[in-house]
Amino acid sequence: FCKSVSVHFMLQFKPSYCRNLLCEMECHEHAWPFLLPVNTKQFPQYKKVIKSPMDLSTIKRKLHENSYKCKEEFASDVRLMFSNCEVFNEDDSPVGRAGHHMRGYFEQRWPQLT
Ligand SMILES: Cc1ncccc1N[C@@H]1CCC[C@@H]1S(C)(=O)=O
Repeated sequence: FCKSVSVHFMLQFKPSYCRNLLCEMECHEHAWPFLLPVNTKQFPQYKKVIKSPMDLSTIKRKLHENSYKCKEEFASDVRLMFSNCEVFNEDDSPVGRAGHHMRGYFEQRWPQLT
């Protein structure tokens, strides 16, 4: 029993790690396109093209509301945000390039347990 308890503790969701990483992403030089939900007045096509919008402020709110039951759910929202960016923005555009920078930063700091 005690083995499973310690394993359980190890694999438990660490909101503090996610909060810390989220904070570092928010102050990253290339985070500017992702700080708020995409402005659908400014980008009317966005709602039509992107079925599941996601941004850092939404991830922050969900984290604080305990919406994430495990760290993988947190990671999948971060990756959703970057995938939306790739769908809507050219790789060779300011927002597209920022997305590639930020994705690299996240994946480099996300624990590769698997
Ligand atoms: C992330 C994204 N993806 C597609 C279109 C636009 C954007 N961001 C814009 C560019 C800078 C901030 C605005 S925002 C987030 O205020 O709309």
